[in-house]
Amino acid sequence: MEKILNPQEESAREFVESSKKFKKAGKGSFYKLVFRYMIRNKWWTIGIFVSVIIVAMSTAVTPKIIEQLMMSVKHELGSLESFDKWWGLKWQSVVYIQIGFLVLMAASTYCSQWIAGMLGKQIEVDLRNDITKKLVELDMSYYSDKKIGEILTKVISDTQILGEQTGIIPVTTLTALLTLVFSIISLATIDVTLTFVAIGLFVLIFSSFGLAYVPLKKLLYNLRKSITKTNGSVIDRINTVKLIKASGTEKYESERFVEMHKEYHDNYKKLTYSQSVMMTILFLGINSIQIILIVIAATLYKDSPEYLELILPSLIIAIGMMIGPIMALLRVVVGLMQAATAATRIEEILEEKTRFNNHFEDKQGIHIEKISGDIHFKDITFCYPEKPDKVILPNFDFTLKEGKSYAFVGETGAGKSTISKLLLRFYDPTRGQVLINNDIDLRDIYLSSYLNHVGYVEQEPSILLGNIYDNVKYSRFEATDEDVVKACKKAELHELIMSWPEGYNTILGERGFMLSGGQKQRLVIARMFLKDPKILILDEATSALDNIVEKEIQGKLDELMKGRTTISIAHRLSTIKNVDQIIVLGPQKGIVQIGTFEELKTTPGHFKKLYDAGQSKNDL
Ligand SMILES: Nc1ncnc2c1ncn2[C@@H]1O[C@H](COP(=O)(O)OP(=O)(O)OP(=O)(O)O)[C@@H](O)[C@H]1O
Repeated sequence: MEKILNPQEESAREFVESSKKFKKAGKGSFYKLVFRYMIRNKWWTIGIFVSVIIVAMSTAVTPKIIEQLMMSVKHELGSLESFDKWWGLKWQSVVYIQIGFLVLMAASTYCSQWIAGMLGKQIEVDLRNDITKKLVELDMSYYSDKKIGEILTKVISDTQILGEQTGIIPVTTLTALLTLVFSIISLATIDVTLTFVAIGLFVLIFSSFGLAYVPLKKLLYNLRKSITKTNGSVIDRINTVKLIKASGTEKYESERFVEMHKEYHDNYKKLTYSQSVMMTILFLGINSIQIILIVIAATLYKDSPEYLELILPSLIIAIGMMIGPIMALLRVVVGLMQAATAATRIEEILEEKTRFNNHFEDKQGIHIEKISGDIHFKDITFCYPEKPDKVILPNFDFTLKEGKSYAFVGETGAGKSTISKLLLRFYDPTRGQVLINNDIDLRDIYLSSYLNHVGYVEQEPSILLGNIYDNVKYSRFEATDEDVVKACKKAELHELIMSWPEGYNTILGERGFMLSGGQKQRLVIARMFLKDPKILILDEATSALDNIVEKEIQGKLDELMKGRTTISIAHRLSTIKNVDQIIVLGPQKGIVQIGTFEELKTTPGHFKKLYDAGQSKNDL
């Protein structure tokens, strides 16, 4: 039996799991991701490289030009006798050269910033497209244990962070590194010894920053995790707002959110504290470099004051120029931590494996142009992959004859809906096959070509954000508006729609809030009339409706069922009186009885018990 953990043990377990995940996924995710997307946008990437090199070079020449300017001015004043590093130019010429470099620097900075901004946005959009593509491709079991809010945070906020940072990080890093390298080269042409001293000091600073990187990244990961958890919970509660309203739990929920945000706030506090301490130490260190170097230069060249006087201005400018890139690099590291955390979480989705191949990508599946023939559930054993130890359907073997109607009944949890999930290929059988068109395994087909012929009506109708046309055409995109109107007339929805001011252009709420249960179901029926599927699955299609509406809807469904292979899953036996065959399932037993309604209601067994239990009798 699974051990029940107390809250401390639970949070310790969560921490260990998140650390493992962090260690596993954290390595190189950002670089890997960015590299992949930069290659995809290679011309922009090349543009960034070129413009950044020009920015860095045109910036780094400044100390050298200042040195030349000093020499030219001194020469003009007559105090420079001879100096082999002097280019021999007039000071005005040196100024023109500097202006030229400034113009070049401005133009290349503009280009690099513009391209980087555009590339970052492009990467954000590419990532979102890839994630949403992945999310719709992932099989149903992925969603069993995920909160929609958590997924949304990853899709929206993590991609945004990554997009922003990919716009900033490569450009800033490259500009800073190249400026640093060129400044060092420039400094080396002025004085080699001091250049080495400066390099030594910078290495010291970077190493201390490197030490703080991993713990900080972990704090950031925990922060993102807590905001994801909070977002997940907010969206979950908004989705179940009816329950909150009906239970009067507004106060409880508000307090719960305050508690959840406390965890987020605490994690943020820890991160900010560590970041502030680290930045303060580094800031102090970097700003001390200039003074340290001047002291070292003064000590080294105390016997050559003229030389010291000549190099000091360039030295001060060179070090000043290096501080900028170094500070930029430090900011990049902080941004990198955020981006790496976001990348880790995005990779968690992108690297998620689908359990089976629906042939959407490889296009190698069999295209189903037409459904004809029987559907055979052949020697099926089924366990949900989420709970592989529990057999839901043992030895299930049954054939659905073309054009006939079937109903699956049985007590709750017997596996009735599981049959429809197998038929829709939400899951593959653990053993055995679902064969269509007499002998084609569902595993071998290009799934959407088959689903084009399957209609699915469930208890909670799915209404999309959009108008009536959008909603009804979701079953057949190429249909015309007239086809939609015809389908709605058949589903007896036309008059209601026409009574709305916007008619068919009325936008339905995100989850169909504007419609009653019966109206929503009629809309789905209109969708089915338009789709005209060969196989129709009615999964408790009327069980959320009251008796009168149920009868009306059932009438429409009966009409819809004509000429199709139909599978009804029903609790209320009144809705399945007319089907050709009823299959009774027992929990973890598979089929326990088969027959017509009239046969089964008089034969001792499961069905008769259900019938006698009254849930049917009252209905009939
Ligand atoms: N995604 C899942 N992961 C693990 N187990 C599941 C999953 N979905 C359903 N089950 C389990 O499979 C069993 C059969 O579920 P199914 O929904 O097919 O039953 P049902 O006969 O349709 O029940 P009901 O009449 O209550 O809708 C149940 O015990 C259920 O808990």
